[in-house]
Amino acid sequence: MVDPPVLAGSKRRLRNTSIRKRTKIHHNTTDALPWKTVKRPMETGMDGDDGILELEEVDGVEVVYEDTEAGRIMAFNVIDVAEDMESEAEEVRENSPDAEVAEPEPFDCNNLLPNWHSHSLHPTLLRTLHSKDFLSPTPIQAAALPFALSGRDVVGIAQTGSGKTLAYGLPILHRLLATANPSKLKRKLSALILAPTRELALQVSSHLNEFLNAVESNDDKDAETEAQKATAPRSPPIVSVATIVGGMSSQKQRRILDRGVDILVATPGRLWDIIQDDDDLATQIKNLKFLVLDEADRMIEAGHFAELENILRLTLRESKADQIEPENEEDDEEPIQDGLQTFIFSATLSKDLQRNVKRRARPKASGKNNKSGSPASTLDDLLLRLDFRDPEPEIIDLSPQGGVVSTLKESKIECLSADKDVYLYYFLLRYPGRSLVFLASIDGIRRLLPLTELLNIKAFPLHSQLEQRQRLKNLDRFKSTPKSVLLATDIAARGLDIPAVDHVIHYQIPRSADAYIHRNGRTARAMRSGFSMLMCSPDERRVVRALLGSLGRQESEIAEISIDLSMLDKLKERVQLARKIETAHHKTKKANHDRKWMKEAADAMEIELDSDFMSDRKQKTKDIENSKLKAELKRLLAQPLIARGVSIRYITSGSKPIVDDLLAGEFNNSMVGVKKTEAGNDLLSGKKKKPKRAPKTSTT
Ligand SMILES: Nc1ncnc2c1ncn2[C@@H]1O[C@H](COP(=O)(O)OP(=O)(O)OP(=O)(O)O)[C@@H](O)[C@H]1O
Repeated sequence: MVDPPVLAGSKRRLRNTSIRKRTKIHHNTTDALPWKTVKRPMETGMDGDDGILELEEVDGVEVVYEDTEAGRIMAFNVIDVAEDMESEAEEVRENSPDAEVAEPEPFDCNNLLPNWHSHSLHPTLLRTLHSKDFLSPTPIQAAALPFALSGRDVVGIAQTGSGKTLAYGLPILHRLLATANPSKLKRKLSALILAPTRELALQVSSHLNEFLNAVESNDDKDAETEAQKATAPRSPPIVSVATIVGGMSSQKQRRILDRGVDILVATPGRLWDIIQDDDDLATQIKNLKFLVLDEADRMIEAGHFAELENILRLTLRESKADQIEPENEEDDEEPIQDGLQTFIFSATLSKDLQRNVKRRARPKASGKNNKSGSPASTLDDLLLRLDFRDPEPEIIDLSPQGGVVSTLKESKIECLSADKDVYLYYFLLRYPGRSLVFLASIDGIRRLLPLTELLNIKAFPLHSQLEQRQRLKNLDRFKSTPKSVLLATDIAARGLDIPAVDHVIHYQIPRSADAYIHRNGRTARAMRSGFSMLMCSPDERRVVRALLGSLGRQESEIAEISIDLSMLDKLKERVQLARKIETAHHKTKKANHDRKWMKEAADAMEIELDSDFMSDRKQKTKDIENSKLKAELKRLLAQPLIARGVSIRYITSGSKPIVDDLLAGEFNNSMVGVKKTEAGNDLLSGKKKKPKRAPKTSTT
C-alpha cells in the first residue's frame, strides 16, 4: 500500500498490529471516516492554539484520486471499519486478558490521605487526589460525598470556588470506575452534566479528565520502553468524557457521541440540537445513572430554558411502575430501569427554592403543565420540573452569610462615571496582579481595550461576540500572565476557575445580587485570599444600596479604598491623551472606510469623484497630529511617577526617604516612593469618607 498522505487537520498513526485489513474505497466525505479522539496530556489544559478543543485522528486511511467524467475526485481507501474495530477489541482482550476487570492497585488511604478515608473512594481517584495534593475534602465535598456515594439525590449550595465540581464529580467517577467495562464496543451514556456556558462545560470535563488521565498514565507505567508504548495496542479509556458545546464542529461532536461515551458534559442549546436528530442519544438520556445541573440558576439567565426543559423531560419517569426497579450494577448490558441520581449544584439558591425542592410539588403535573403551554421561566419552575427519584433530596446549604466568602476583602471607589478609566488605571498600577474587570457591555470592552493598550497595560477581552477559539485563547493568556487584565462581560462571572485571580473589579455595577456574588467568586477561590472593588458613580449608588440590601447588608459595610490623589492627577493626563489618540484613530478609520466605499460606489456607477474628495492631504495632516499625540504619550509613559515628598536624586532625604524600601525591594515598580502592598491593606475602615489627602504610605 502506498504511504498515505497526511489528511488535513489530522495526524496519521502507523501501528504495528496483527489486524487483518480489508481495503475498500467506500467513503467520499471526511465526516464519514472513522475518526478517533486523540488523547492529550492534561497539562496542556487550555494552552496552545487549540485550547482544549478535542483533536481527532484517523487510522489506516489512504487518500486516492480517481479520474471520472466529472474530473478528478478525491476518495479514501479505508480499512473495513467494523472488522477493524472488532479486531482491535479482540486484540485488547488477547493482549490484556484482564483489561475488562483490571484490578486497581490498592492505595494506602489510611496513611496517605487519612481525611478522605471515610469516603472509601476508588483507589485511582485517591491516587489523583494525592498527586494533586488535595489532602482533605473541602466542606461541600465532605458534606455531599456521603449522600452522593450512597445513592441519594443532592442539592448543594456552597460558595464560589469551594470545590463543587468534585463534590458531584467524585461520586460519578467512583461509580463508573467501579463498574467500568472498557472493552465494550459502544458505551452507554451514564452521566449527563449540564452547564450554562461553554467555558464552564469545557472546564468541568477538563477537571474530570484530569482524574481519568491519571488513571491511564498509571496503567501505562508498566510499558517498558517508548517504542513498546508506540506499538502497543491502544486500550480504550476506562471511563470516557465528551463535551458538547456550541461554537465547535457539531459533526465532530456527533461522531464522538456515535462512538459512545460514559460522561457527557454539555450546554443545553447544542445538546438539544443534537438530540433532535439522534433518537439513540435520547434513549440513552432516558436511561441515565446521573444527571447534574451545575450552576443551575445561571441556566435560566443564559436563556437556555426551552432546551433545558426539553432535555429534562427525557429524564422524567413515565409511570410509577418503573420507579422502583433496582439497577443491577453487575450487568451493564441490562438497561437501567430507574437508577437515576440527580445532583444540583450552585453557589446561590434561595431558601424558598430549597423549601420547594423539599416539598417536591413536581413530578408528573409539571410535565403536563409544560405541554399545555406554560413554559417554565424561573429556577423555581426548573427545579420543580425535575423528577428527583429520592423521596427527600438532601439539601446541603453551606452558603456564607450575605454571600461573602470569608477570604474575600470587598471595597468600593466612589467616582464620576467619566473618571472610572483613570481610577481603574491607578488601581492597576498601584496593585499589579491578575485583575478581572467586569463591564456591563461589549461596547464598553471595545472602548476600554485600546486605551489599556496605549497605556501599556496587558489586557485581554472576553465576551460573547468573540469566537470560541479566541475566547479560550484569551482566557489562557490571562491565566498564564501574572500581571494582566481580563476585560469581561458577565459571561465570565460564573463557574470559571481561573487560578489566582487577585482582584475582581466591578467597573460597572452588577445587575443583581447573584451576579455580584458570582463575579466576586472568581477571586478568593479554594480558601485563597482575594479582593473585589465596586466602582460606583453617583447615579449607581441607589442600585448598589438595593443590591446589597437584598443580601441583608448595608452599603456602609463595604470599605472605601484609599487613593493617592496626587498620583491620580498625573495619571489623568495620560488617560486623557490616550483617549484623544483613540478618538483620532477611530475618526481616521471611519474616514478611510467612507472614502473607500464612495470610490467603489463611484466606480460601479462610472462617475468621477471630485479630486478634493479623494485627496488624502487632510488625512496626512491628521496623521501628523496623531503621531505628535502618540509621541507625547510615550514621553509621559517614560517619565517615572513620583509620589509627593520623594526625591529621586537624594533617596535618603526629602520628606519621604525611599532608600529603605528600595533596599528591601518593597517598592512599587510603577510608582516611585510608593510601598508595595496588597489592595486589601489599603482599605479605609467602616464608614469613613474618602481622604482629601493621599494616605501616609504613598505620599508625604
Ligand atoms: N479537596 C480539594 N482540595 C484542594 N483544592 C481543591 C479541592 N477540591 C477542589 N479543589 C480546587 O479548588 C478549585 C475550585 O474548585 P471548583 O471549580 O470545583 O469550585 P466551584 O465551587 O465549582 O466554584 P464556582 O461556584 O465558582 O463554579 C479548583 O481549582 C479545584 O481544583
